[in-house]
Amino acid sequence: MLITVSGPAGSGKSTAAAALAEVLGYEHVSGGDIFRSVAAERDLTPLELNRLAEEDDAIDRDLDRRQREIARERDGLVLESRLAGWMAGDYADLRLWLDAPPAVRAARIAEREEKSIDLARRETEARAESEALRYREYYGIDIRDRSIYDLALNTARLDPDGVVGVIAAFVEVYDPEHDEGKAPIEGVRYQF
Ligand SMILES: Nc1ncnc2c1ncn2[C@@H]1O[C@H](COP(=O)(O)OP(=O)(O)O)[C@@H](O)[C@H]1O
Ligand SMILES: Nc1ccn([C@@H]2O[C@H](COP(=O)(O)OP(=O)(O)O)[C@@H](O)[C@H]2O)c(=O)n1
Repeated sequence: MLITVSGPAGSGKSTAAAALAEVLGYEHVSGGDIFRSVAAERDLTPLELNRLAEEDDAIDRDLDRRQREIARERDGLVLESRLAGWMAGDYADLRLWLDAPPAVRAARIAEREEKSIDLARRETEARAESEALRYREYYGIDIRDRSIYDLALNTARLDPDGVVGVIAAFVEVYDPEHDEGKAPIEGVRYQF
């Protein structure tokens, strides 16, 4: 199976995707890891690559093309990134969305990146706004549209073990024989 895990920064995607892959014996491919390897290939820090992406659409398109290729070619995989669900599209068996209130996400990022909560919140909001505009312009994706997801979870309500417990249970009870169909993904331009 191919399972995608998406959500905003600080929602707990990486944590949950890594643990889910471990439970299922699947591989875990992280958009954040791809992003950091592209940065390293170009001799940039991830922050520098992020800034560059606002001016150079080739960066987003390269990242997203890689994700779509991985989704097309591979199986037994948890693919995790902001756009994993959109990029995998119908190649994904299950598409999951993790979220948490902005204040919770900011506090987590502040802790993870050793910065103030206020700075983390401002940076995360600015990045999210910039990303939302880019995804709409490049691909016609409305990142606020949650209709494509099979399960959405507020990770603020559970600890990491609780989150993985819920999503692993969902994957385990999923039975293709009783599947009445995926939510359609329409109007996306996969142009890289
Ligand atoms: N359910 C949770 N409850 C509390 N803290 C969490 C939870 N999930 C993740 N975290 C912590 O929050 C931070 C952000 O999680 P991470 O998985 O890096 O998010 P993302 O990949 O979505 O940016 C990490 O420091 C992680 O340890
Ligand atoms: N065009 C892009 C740019 C970034 N991304 C994702 O944005 C995230 C940036 O990495 P990150 O480790 O900072 O993740 P977050 O904490 O911002 O979620 C990754 O999940 C990337 O895959 C994407 O999916 N498509």
